[in-house]
Amino acid sequence: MRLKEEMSCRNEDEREEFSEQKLNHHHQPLFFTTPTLEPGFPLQGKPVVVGYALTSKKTKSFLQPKLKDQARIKGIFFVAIDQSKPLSDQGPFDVVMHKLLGKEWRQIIEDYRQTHPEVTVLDPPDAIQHLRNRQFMLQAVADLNLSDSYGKVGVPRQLVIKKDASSIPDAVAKSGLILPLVAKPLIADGSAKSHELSLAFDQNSLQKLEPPLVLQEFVNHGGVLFKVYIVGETIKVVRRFSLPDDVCKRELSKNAGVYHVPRVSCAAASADDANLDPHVAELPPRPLLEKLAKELRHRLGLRLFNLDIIREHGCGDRFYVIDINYFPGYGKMPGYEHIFTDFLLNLVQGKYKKRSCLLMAQ
Ligand SMILES: Nc1ncnc2c1ncn2[C@@H]1O[C@H](COP(=O)(O)OP(=O)(O)OP(=O)(O)O)[C@@H](O)[C@H]1O
Ligand SMILES: O=P(O)(O)O[C@H]1[C@H](OP(=O)(O)O)[C@@H](OP(=O)(O)O)[C@@H](O)[C@@H](O)[C@@H]1OP(=O)(O)O
Ligand SMILES: [Mg+2]
Ligand SMILES: [Mg+2]
Repeated sequence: MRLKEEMSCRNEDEREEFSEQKLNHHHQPLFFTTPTLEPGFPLQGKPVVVGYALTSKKTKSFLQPKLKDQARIKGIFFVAIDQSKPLSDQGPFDVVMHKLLGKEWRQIIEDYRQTHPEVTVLDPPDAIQHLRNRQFMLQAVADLNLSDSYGKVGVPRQLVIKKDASSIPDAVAKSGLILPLVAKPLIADGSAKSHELSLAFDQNSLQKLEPPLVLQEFVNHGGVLFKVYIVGETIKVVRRFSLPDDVCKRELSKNAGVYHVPRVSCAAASADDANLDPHVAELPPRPLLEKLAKELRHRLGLRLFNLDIIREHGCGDRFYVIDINYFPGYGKMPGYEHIFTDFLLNLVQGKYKKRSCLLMAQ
């Protein structure tokens, strides 16, 4: 594609930035091929072009200046995908990253994957969709049933209620689930509503809940949660504040029934500097997380996600995965600009290597 056409795919800001970056690189035309490798342009002088289709909120939190700066140094260019135009008419891209809702978008991205096998699409829409239903979200962790000398990883016992709130007390009694229960909307589609969780402390309050939902046993964990961010083969763990173990006692003394859970653990404030009980604060063992992440990458078929993990209070090595999020808030992950740009480079370089091996074998 000629430079003029290429530029027409970009919005005003990006066009400016793109030409600026290009000019800084020896005033060469965009997709030229040089025989030597240049430090900023890793693939025989070609830049790595990453198309992205993200909400404006996500674009803002993810595409921070520090990421763009690091990308520029490494010869990576982020280009906004224009949803009003056919995807195949845009690019050419080396990588496409996306997190958008809707059946229509899923179809577009699936068609694009089929017709553009040379492009790395992060990630397959069906695999992302699987995480959008809390009935299935944690299934891979349960199936894995990870247990080794470093600890055990499971999921809280849970029950799915599709409809009819009046049936909940009976269903809970039959299931043997122990109160308090965390009620989570069944569909985790990223809407504000899908993050509205509540705690039910007594049998009576169960019928006040609004199906469809998942009822999960509350696991005491000392008020600390571990966010395990996964970017390809790299994992990074941060500590966050969570619900305190005595939340039930505190709230019960005020009002019996349903307590609406605030989004404590999503706040960027890390629990790293807090004066915490070392047994609670200690990060999960690295080898256990490595194994878990490796398995889940395969089983989920995803490369960009995070896990919310808690350690059962008083049971040193018993861990629970309570939530898995696709393309989470990487902007809050320390050093994400380096991790992400290296990941993108490795992806593309790996693909080129594979291609040249195939050519040489012919
Ligand atoms: N089974 C559980 N036991 C104890 N605490 C829990 C449990 N499930 C959830 N929590 C608490 O509620 C918070 C929100 O739950 P969860 O992570 O499932 O919701 P979410 O809306 O999907 O969150 P996110 O913003 O990470 O997507 C957790 O971070 C944790 O503090
Ligand atoms: O808002 P942030 O960027 O911080 O990211 C949050 C992200 O929101 P966004 O995708 O709209 O950005 C959420 O996605 P949806 O469930 O709403 O789809 C979910 O993944 C949270 O867990 C993320 O927070 P983190 O777990 O990383 O702290
Ligand atoms: Mg969560
Ligand atoms: Mg979530």
